[in-house]
Amino acid sequence: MADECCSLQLIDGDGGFNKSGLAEFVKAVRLAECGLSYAVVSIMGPQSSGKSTLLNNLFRTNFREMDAFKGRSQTTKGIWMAKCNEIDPCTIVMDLEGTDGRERGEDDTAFEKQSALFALAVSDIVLINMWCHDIGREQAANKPLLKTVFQVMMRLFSPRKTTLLFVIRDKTRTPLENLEPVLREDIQKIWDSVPKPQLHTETPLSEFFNVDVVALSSYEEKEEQFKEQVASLRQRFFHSIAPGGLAGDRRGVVAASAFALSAEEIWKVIKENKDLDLPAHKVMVATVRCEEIANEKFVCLSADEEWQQLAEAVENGIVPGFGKKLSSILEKCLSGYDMEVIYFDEGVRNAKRQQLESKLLQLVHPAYQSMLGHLRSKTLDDFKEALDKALESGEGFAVAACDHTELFMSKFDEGCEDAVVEQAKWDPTKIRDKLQRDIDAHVASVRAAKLSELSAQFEGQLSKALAEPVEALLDAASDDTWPAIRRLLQKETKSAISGFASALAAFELDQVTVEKMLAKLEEYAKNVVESKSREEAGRALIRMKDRFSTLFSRDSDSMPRLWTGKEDIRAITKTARAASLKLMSVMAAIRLDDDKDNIEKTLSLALADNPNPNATNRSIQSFDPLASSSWEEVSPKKTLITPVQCKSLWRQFKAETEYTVTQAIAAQEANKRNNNWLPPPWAILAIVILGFNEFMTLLRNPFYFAIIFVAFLVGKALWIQLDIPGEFRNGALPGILALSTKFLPTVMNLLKKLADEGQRPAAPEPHRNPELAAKSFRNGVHNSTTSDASSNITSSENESEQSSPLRQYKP
Ligand SMILES: Nc1nc2c(ncn2[C@@H]2O[C@H](COP(=O)(O)OP(=O)(O)OP(=O)(O)O)[C@@H](O)[C@H]2O)c(=O)[nH]1
Repeated sequence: MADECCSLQLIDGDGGFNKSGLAEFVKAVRLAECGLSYAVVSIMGPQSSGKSTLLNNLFRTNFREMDAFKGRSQTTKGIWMAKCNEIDPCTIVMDLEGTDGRERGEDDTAFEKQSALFALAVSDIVLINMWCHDIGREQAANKPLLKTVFQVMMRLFSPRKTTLLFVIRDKTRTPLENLEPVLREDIQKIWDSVPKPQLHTETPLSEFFNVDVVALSSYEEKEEQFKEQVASLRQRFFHSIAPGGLAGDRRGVVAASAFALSAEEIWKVIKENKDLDLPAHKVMVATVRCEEIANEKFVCLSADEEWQQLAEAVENGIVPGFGKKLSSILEKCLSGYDMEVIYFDEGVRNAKRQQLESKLLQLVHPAYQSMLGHLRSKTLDDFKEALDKALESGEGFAVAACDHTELFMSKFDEGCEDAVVEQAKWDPTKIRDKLQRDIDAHVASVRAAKLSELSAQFEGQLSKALAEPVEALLDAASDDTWPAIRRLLQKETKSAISGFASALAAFELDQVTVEKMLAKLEEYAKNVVESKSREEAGRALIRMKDRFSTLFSRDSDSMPRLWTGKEDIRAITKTARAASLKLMSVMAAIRLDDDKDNIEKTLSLALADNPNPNATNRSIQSFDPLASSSWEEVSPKKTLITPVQCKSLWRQFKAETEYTVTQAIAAQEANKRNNNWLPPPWAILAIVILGFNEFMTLLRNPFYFAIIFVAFLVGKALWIQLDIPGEFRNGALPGILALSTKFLPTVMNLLKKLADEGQRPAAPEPHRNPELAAKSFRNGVHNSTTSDASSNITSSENESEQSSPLRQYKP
């Protein structure tokens, strides 16, 4: 074969099928593009009967012909194939190995049978090449062949209406009109002699075949005529598949794209000697081809650039018009499939289309899911942002949440509409439900946060409104303390609850929840008071001592007391202790319910200074009302200081205030002592009587009097300057020593002052003025020149103040 591309040995002499050669051939002649517009022609006949010569002349092919000078021998082995040149439609021709060749002998009958069957199964037109002189002959070379053809046709095939074109070679002078009836008679005889299945006993030959006859002159002897006749015959192959054409009646044509597969499968079945059911074969071919095409289309779409870009884009975010884009990509792929499979069995191609469609949808489904995922998360984010803004702008929570939920769910639905893929019936309900759940959860969490914010705000307001006033009220503990606290609690709670209730209205909560929250706030207010009371009870000892100190050390005008000796320290102490006891009784329990209790009575009975002298010795008391850890009629929850703690607290209080009282008594004694410097009255009387003469002398002599007066002044000045009473306060010896060291500098200083003052106009000396000295004392200025007893009291008070660390008491 000169042209490898356009002709090939399809089946070799041993029955091997040239699959790759056929694939290349199909590609080279672009057979697959022909759809159903192609025809297949085969030639059968005795060996060396000029078949190849005829085909080459008829179709301008280049099948190998026998060299006429070498004698008759087998040239064509197996089956050869070539494309007919310049014939429309595309026509493929097959040259079969001759049937009665000497080389193969009887054993080759099987191959002859198989190749005949193959030619009949594949071809639309079968040329039966025969010698003219064989017509009407009993032992004609092609009789067995025809018999075989008819047998296998009957047994294996459904009618295909193959055209059997008998080509009579080396025609004689006998006209064809006379030969043809004889030939048809021969054919009919063979047809009749073939055993038929029940179904086809009455079926005429014409049902299976179109029989046509043509006669050609001898190629060797009348070449010119031969060529003319062949040229005329060639014309019949143009438009052979059109109605009325040579193969116009053909049935069950396989699409050109499946020709290779079909031929291979038919040959396989024939070789295996299995039943060759053409309709089933057609379905099989259609199945295989449709599947191949579907796979090709699937691979094609997987690698499609547009699809890959879309898939990549949807990975990163929302793609507007996703549904339309994806639908068009899928549509392109499916319509490509439809175009290619149009000539295959409808049932098969539809089934394979469905498979392809579902495979494609499976491929693109993750992209759709991803699209909906982005849509869901974006909608949720947008919803959160919009809700926050709406709440910031003061919109009511419930209304804002409801409106925004509706708005964003409908936005999501719009997005889903945009993502709808025409070919798929994907349901976005699951993702929609998830979005709804997410939105609901967000609304719930924002609601909880806002409510807790609101609660915290009102709780903060309540704490502020209650804590400090309660502290102040407890600090000024009196009979009205707890009623005042109750009034305060009621007022503040009422105002907070009304504010809270109106704020809660925006949340449209159910009545039960609202009531619960209001009750919680009310409870909180109570807790604030209770915890503040507990805190204050922890400082009861300090408060008691403060109160004691205030009442004890200051008079009714809040002025510091001067323990001059006239004060009734016992009465003052008693009053101060009673006030402290009162404070303790107020702080002993929480009294928010207006329940009466006898704490104060019990405490005053047990702890107050008993005026009855018979009861002063408490150690012999038979019953101690404070020997208990709870108060009567007061629940432990409301107890701030238990009776036992009260007792211990009182003991500590008394111990810590004892010193102040002692100091006050000592100060009073010292003051009394200091103010009592005059000699006894009898001594004064003796001085007056005995010193009368001296006194008179002095009065009579003013000079003496002046000297005495100056001496008095100097003495008084030295007395004050040297602070003689002060120096002797610590004993006589330290006083003498101190005075001895101070005496000379003081005298010098005094003289200097006198000299200075002698040069200046006279001015009053503030420190000599007792009123001014007292004033400077009250202002806390310690003046060393004053030496009265009040300094002792002040210092004792200071000591009491400095002992504050001892006052920390925790019951
Ligand atoms: N008498 C006669 N001989 C012919 C005719 N055509 C071809 N031949 C000769 O027959 C011989 C065989 O020709 P091929 O064309 O090779 O025959 P074939 O049938 O293809 O042979 P195989 O392929 O071997 O079966 C050649 O020598 C041809 O010259 C014809 O019309 N009449």
